[in-house]
Amino acid sequence: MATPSTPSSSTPPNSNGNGTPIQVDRSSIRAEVTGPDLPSLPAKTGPLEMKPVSGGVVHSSRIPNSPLSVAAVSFILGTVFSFGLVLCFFGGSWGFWWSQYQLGIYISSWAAFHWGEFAVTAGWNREKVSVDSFLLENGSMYHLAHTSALLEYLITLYFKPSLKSFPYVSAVGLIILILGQIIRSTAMIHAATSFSHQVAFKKLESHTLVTSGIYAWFRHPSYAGFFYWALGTQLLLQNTANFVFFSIVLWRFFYHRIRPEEGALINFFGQSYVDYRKRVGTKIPFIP
Ligand SMILES: C[S@@+](CC[C@H](N)C(=O)[O-])C[C@H]1O[C@@H](n2cnc3c(N)ncnc32)[C@H](O)[C@@H]1O
Repeated sequence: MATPSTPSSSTPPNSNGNGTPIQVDRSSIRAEVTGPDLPSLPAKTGPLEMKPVSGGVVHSSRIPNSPLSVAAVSFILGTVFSFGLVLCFFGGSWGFWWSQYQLGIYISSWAAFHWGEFAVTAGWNREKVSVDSFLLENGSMYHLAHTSALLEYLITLYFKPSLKSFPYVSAVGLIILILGQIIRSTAMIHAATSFSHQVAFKKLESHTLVTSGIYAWFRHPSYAGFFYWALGTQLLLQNTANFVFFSIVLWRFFYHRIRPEEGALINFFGQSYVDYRKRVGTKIPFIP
């Protein structure tokens, strides 16, 4: 297990460099990267051994953290992804009112997103990979939002199909969704071992400040990417109510998450992060 190093801040802890204290609201964070009081690691089992809870990341999922779970989840996501593709390309000939290309692309995009979270973590951030990396237990609000999106789509399609007859809206949604996915995955790849799905409050040896690449364009590219990916899904489905709902919920979520995260980053990297924060915006509307 990597031992968290002492924060290398050149400014006092919880200061933004101007002397203004930054409040770190730890209660808004579901799981923290912690130090010596972590559960002990499972015994090594050979070359295929996953390194599930190393790097200080707590395994918090209800899904058991084992290679078998990873294989099963990957298989299920692959099946869902394939179903979406079949629905997209052949659903029109099935004759069911619900078998529409937008639904197919939405289902495939959802499965690809979750599989991609694991794949990128496994490829570029191996010390933190676990079954949690699929991000399937992303909070009840996340599942509620996708359920609500599906319901709006299906109910509207059934009762008022004319409201789903704007293919250019879906095309714009698909482009935004793809760009959002690219931004998110690129951020995770570029940040590599500095990335963690949970906000870190103790600095690991492998955690360095990333300000280049996509981080030179977006201060929080993985959040911006997810924000636009999610809104893209709602444009794809031509969901008016859920486009508004997703915008509000996601904006609130990231607004409240970024503040304590940046407080911790200032503790870790001091003036360097303060300067970076002044230089680069989030590109999420109304989050400066
Ligand atoms: C879920 S990741 C999100 C990263 C970043 N907020 C983004 O949207 O790309 C959260 C972790 O990334 C780390 N982090 C955020 N920005 C960083 C940066 N510019 N350099 C290094 N680590 C960063 C935080 O310390 C936190 O532990």
